[in-house]
Amino acid sequence: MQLSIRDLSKTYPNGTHALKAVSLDVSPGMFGLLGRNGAGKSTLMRILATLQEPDTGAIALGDIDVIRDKDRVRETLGYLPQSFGFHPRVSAERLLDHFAVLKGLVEPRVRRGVVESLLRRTNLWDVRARRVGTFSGGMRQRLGVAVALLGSPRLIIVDEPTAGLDPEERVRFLNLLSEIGEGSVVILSTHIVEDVEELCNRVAIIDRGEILLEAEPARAIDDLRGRIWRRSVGRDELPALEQELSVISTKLLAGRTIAHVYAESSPGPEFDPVEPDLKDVYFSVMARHHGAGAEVRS
Ligand SMILES: Nc1ncnc2c1ncn2[C@@H]1O[C@H](COP(=O)(O)OP(=O)(O)OP(=O)(O)O)[C@@H](O)[C@H]1O
Repeated sequence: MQLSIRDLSKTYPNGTHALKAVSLDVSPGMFGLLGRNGAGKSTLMRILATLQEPDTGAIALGDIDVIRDKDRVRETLGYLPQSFGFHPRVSAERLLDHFAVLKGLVEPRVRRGVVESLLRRTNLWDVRARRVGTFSGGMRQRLGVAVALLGSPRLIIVDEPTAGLDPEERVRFLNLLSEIGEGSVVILSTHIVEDVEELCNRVAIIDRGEILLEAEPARAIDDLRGRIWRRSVGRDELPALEQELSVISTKLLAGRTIAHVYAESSPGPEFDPVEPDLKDVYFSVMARHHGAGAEVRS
């Protein structure tokens, strides 16, 4: 099943142009939608989840017209929104059972089986009787995934899932996501480059409502090889460097600033070549789009 998004635009009543003619083709597997806060990710996710209308454009999920035929989409959609509230006094098992009824799993024996298998997959079986209000952030996110997976959805949308998780919970959560990727279209929206780098076989970079790049992460990284250079500079030297070269990102390391520069060949003896990663892809795409001096601090 293929998801095809064509020329999707959305302007909010206050004039914010949140999506500008967005077109994407998404195949089964993990697709990463990467962009900073306010880029338009949630707007796109909410439209795909049939919670919001675009102004113009078309979306097809297989033979389903997503904008016109919302009921059919909802039958096959799993959505983990950016923030969600669960009733804190209910146990994980009862809560999942409740959502399973809403998903149409009315036959008790079948439902019990589905609930058990999802609690096991999300590693919540041992805590199934605990009240959700006592859960950690990571456990709540995994319960959110269990809810999203009810009804074996073919389109799964996960909006900013790892924000606020500690490193251990984050790894466990990403492992869970990578297991559910097979066979379904899974869209992971995030501002965390590492989430995409570790999980996704396709990535799109969105900024100010526009898709700036759509690629296979490994391919995009390969294309940058030999073009990223690094130099340590004092804070007062940075403006001159930015004037002269394409500085794509800067970060502080032990009191010094490490600048990453995009250049077709070595900018000088004081620069070291860098083995690029997806962060360099992201920052160079952003810098190219926004022009010189618009480097992003990591
Ligand atoms: N209901 C709304 N009314 C007006 N403007 C909105 C509304 N929702 C979002 N926006 C604006 O639209 C733009 C895109 O927002 P969106 O939430 O889609 O971005 P995002 O990439 O998901 O960022 P974040 O992670 O911060 O939610 C932003 O400028 C935001 O301020």
